[in-house]
Amino acid sequence: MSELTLITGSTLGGAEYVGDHLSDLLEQEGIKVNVINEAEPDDVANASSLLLITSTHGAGDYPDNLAPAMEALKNTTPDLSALKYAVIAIGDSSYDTFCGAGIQADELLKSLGAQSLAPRLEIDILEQPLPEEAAEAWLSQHKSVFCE
Ligand SMILES: Cc1cc2nc3c(=O)[nH]c(=O)nc-3n(C[C@H](O)[C@H](O)[C@H](O)COP(=O)(O)O)c2cc1C
Repeated sequence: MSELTLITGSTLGGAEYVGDHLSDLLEQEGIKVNVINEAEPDDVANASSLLLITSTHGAGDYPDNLAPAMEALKNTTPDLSALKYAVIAIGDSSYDTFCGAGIQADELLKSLGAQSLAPRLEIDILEQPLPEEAAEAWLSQHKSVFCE
């Protein structure tokens, strides 16, 4: 795997912090990581492997720095069958739409033909006030798929 594209969707900075943390850990494994905090649709369409880390805002909505790219992908329906991806969703289980953005993103990427590298992680900040710890545990379990 030549380069991993790591896209974050974040309003208050939490998901972005998790992205930076996992990027550091992946780089330590010798994986080149391109962190993008304001994704364009082509950042997804042109990636070969993608780790998408997003919190949820509004009522199950994407954060503002991710919404335009995901809406454009939904509308233009590119063929993403060459893309391998994984999603980390961060949310708050007091909302009915818990982790809605991560769930939507996962379903959208799958519907466009992308291949899932690992099961989606859903982090509940009510139970995990330090989401980077849950993300790190998930990464250590699934790291090998990002090294292939
Ligand atoms: C206005 C607002 C709306 C939110 N809506 C949801 C939601 O619909 N579903 C959910 O799981 N979490 C929701 N959350 C919780 C955030 O996803 C959670 O606080 C997350 O850690 C914020 O991450 P960020 O720092 O990357 O923006 C909401 C938070 C705020 C402030």
